[in-house]
Amino acid sequence: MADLCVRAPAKINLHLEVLGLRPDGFHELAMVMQSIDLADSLRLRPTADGQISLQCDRAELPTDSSNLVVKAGEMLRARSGFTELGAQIVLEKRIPIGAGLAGGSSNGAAALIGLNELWGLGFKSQELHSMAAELGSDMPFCLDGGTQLCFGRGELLEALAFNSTEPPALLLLKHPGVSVSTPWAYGRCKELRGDFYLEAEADFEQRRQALRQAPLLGAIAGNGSWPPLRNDLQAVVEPEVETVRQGLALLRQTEQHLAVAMSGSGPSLFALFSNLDQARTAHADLAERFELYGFESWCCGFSDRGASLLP
Ligand SMILES: C[C@@](CO)(OP(=O)(O)O)[C@H](O)COP(=O)(O)OP(=O)(O)OC[C@H]1O[C@@H](n2ccc(N)nc2=O)[C@H](O)[C@@H]1O
Ligand SMILES: Nc1ncnc2c1ncn2[C@@H]1O[C@H](COP(=O)(O)OP(=O)(O)O)[C@@H](O)[C@H]1O
Repeated sequence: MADLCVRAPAKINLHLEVLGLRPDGFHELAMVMQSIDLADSLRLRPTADGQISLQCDRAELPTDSSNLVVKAGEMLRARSGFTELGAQIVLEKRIPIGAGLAGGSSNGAAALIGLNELWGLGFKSQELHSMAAELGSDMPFCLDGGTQLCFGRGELLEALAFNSTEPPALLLLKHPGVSVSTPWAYGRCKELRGDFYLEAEADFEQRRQALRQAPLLGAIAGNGSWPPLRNDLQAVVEPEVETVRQGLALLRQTEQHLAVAMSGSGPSLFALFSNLDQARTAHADLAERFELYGFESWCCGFSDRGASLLP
């Protein structure tokens, strides 16, 4: 069988609202997530040795069961009952690690989709979503991708669609020397705001309904200008991480940006533009300053899908 290739797009958060605490200790969230055209790729080859071996071009990433690609493969094989299944996997990373872009989650989602196909297991989408939710809160989104309302821990999805002929584009910044621990960010949020967390399901539902009718959804539907973006973890991370403050200040200097925010638990930062040309112009105008402050920067478009098999 020829090698199978899978694309694993990154995501940004267009809205991240922390509602309160759940009985399982995770946070109840109301989010809008968007797949972007910055993606890792996985190449899969079947083996008969019962091993899942991973090669990766980033030395700082483990290639054992702590890598979400291997973890996803082991879960899929265990659920299938065919313990002799094996695969050789080559992971090509382009998404910055620990950046708030769900690179790991997206790789796990790509492994679920790719190995389900490679091994001919026939697991349905709902079964893959259930495995993804056990592997990480952002992984179910990474299976479907596109534009989604995400509730619960992040695994309850409601698909949205950009209703504009020309989807927005973004300028993305990340400082290579900085990463933010997601557990730390949520823990800090609880320290700072825990006394004001909502508790009742009725209050959670009221916030979900408010988000479904928020101006952001109007902008996504193509009728209305972009509102300021909300990310409750940005309010936690920004005071503690200087490069986040610097990056936000630089992005706010760009001409014609629609909005500026941190993605997820950071430290990635992005500015939205009406189209890729405007993002590229802004990138060219400030490239020297980004470099001076040590930022890596990308221009990319939105993507209407998540992890997907490449032809
Ligand atoms: C912050 C967000 C926003 O999209 O993404 P990233 O910034 O990581 O990309 C997500 O909530 C991250 O999702 P993910 O990275 O899959 O989190 P998980 O592995 O499930 O959980 C890591 C830790 O984050 C905290 N966590 C995560 C999700 C959630 N709804 N409540 C939480 O409190 C918990 O401390 C948990 O132990
Ligand atoms: N294939 C992978 N790619 C990236 N990170 C991975 C992978 N497997 C496990 N991880 C771990 O998952 C953590 C979160 O990874 P990632 O999803 O890139 O972060 P974020 O969601 O903040 O962008 C990292 O600290 C990393 O060590």
